[in-house]
Amino acid sequence: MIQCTGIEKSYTDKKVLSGISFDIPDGQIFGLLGPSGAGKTTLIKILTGQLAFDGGSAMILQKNVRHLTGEDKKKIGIMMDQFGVYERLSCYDNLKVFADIYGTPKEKIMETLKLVGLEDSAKKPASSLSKGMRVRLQLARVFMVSPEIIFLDEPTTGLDPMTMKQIHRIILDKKKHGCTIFLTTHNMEEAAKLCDTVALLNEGVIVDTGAPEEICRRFNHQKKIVLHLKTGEDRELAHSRESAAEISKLLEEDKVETIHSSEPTLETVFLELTGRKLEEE
Ligand SMILES: Nc1ncnc2c1ncn2[C@@H]1O[C@H](COP(=O)(O)OP(=O)(O)OP(=O)(O)O)[C@@H](O)[C@H]1O
Repeated sequence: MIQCTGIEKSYTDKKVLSGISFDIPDGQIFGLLGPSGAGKTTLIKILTGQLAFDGGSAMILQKNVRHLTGEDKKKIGIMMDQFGVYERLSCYDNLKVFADIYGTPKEKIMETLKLVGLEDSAKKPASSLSKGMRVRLQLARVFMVSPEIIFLDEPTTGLDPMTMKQIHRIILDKKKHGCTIFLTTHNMEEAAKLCDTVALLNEGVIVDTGAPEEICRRFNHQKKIVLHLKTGEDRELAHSRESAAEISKLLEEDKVETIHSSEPTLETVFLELTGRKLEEE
């Protein structure tokens, strides 16, 4: 369980996080969504005991994050941009460095490379890896210690859809094995697909939280139905008795190609709540 209550953080005189509270039950994937500068990385640093904060409390592994020991930290995997890879070392040797630090058995190195699909690249220097392979190597490093909780700071930003899918598969596999996963992203489709719960963070404040589909349902004020007709025309109708009659008529006349309800996405909810887009062009 990760639990935080009323977290406050400022850098010098700039307030970055304000009254952050949530509970993440064990075994869930939790997504923190917010645009650049919202405070996502700062919150990860606080929850993993890397950064002091000004107010509130945070618990992880049933312990106050201010009192995490080295042993506790072995149960927490962290993937962040600034934890780079050793460019000149091979993939295998990159992981060996961590195996040596954490006392992980050597057999686990190939096992982990296999898990992330890098077994054929074990001898390649990290400098020769593609962006997607590099992310997988960073993930492999996180898995070297069999963490109970994994923090992933924007694990798929800038990746192509194929590689993104591979990363999603790995994340879901870890969930299946009981890990609790905390991820940050700008990508609402990714969040909707992976996360049990999301929190929408804007300028250091959580503006909404819940299951992605529940949030979208809650913001479905307009309740629209979209018909794509065989003529190529799209017709948008309100949820109403009159629309039911019109839909029924169009169906009887065999004029309908597809029919679906038009619900808001996390992106449109975020825009409605904050006036900002999650992913700024
Ligand atoms: N060490 C620091 N000193 C001063 N200000 C900082 C420091 N680190 C971050 N900030 C500021 O705090 C705010 C939140 O930064 P943070 O990195 O947590 O945002 P983020 O949501 O992770 O953004 P991104 O998606 O771009 O990584 C930003 O305005 C940033 O400029």
